[in-house]
Amino acid sequence: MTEPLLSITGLSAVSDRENGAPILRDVSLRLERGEVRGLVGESGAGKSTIAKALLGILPRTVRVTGGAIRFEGQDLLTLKPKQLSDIMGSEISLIPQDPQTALNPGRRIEAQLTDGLRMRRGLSRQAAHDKALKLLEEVHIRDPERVLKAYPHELSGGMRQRVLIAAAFALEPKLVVADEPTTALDVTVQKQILRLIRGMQKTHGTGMIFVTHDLGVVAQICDTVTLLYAGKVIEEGPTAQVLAAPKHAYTKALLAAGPRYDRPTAGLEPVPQAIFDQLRAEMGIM
Ligand SMILES: Nc1ncnc2c1ncn2[C@@H]1O[C@H](COP(=O)(O)OP(=O)(O)OP(=O)(O)O)[C@@H](O)[C@H]1O
Repeated sequence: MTEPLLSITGLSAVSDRENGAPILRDVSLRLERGEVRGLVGESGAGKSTIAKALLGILPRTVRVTGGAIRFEGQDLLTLKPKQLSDIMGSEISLIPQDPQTALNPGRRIEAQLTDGLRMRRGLSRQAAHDKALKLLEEVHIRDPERVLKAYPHELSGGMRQRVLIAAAFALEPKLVVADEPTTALDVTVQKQILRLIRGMQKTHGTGMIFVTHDLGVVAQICDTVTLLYAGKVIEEGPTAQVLAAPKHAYTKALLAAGPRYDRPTAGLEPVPQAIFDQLRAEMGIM
């Protein structure tokens, strides 16, 4: 088998904040080049911990107790800080959750979009400016010359998120980690942004890990999905297959629960307690 873009094997981690409570339990997943994999689960499932591990920003209070995260064959967990910082932002980038705080409020958009292009890709000022303009056009920003001169506070939330998407793809990374990138936006903007992310991902052929708690979002954007509960993989596979014929009772119950952005008026059927009891029994955590 050829080497996947990303392969997480047997990743386990505990929380030193909570007396060594397990956060990730033997998590494995693969991501091929150009594939979008949804990482889905309720709050506390461990999605953000996996995303942070991929970005090399695990908090000190999270301790990895086993496993590997191979990116193009290199285990990110064993790299030296310098090797890691060469990869981060360059080969692996992030579309963050909150467009309000992710941009530096004191710098114009142009500086924020071109720094990496100039310093890490060696582009001249003019070439970086041209590339930034092209990126803003790609994310459908009107009047990109004006936006390049703007400060973040002069832009709407949706515009800022478009800028951050442009920034995430600017250096042509091989892997983009999207961490609930539409949670902070209202529903109509959410749909446009999801479509945009998918479009950018396809055009650039980028692999993507898409963190969300929303199976409706998974249905719209992900080729494959890994469903987590309490740090354990409960189900995984091609999205169409998992959504049409879920194997696990928990997945079925989640599909029946809502609301989801794509059907906000559907009736709510909370996941029954018996299913959580069954899951926890299977995992040996009562
Ligand atoms: N900084 C930290 N130090 C130690 N433990 C942490 C830290 N952050 C989170 N945890 C623990 O890790 C577990 C998983 O949290 P994580 O944030 O990865 O879940 P999540 O699925 O991303 O949830 P959410 O959707 O709420 O972000 C939780 O039990 C949490 O208490």
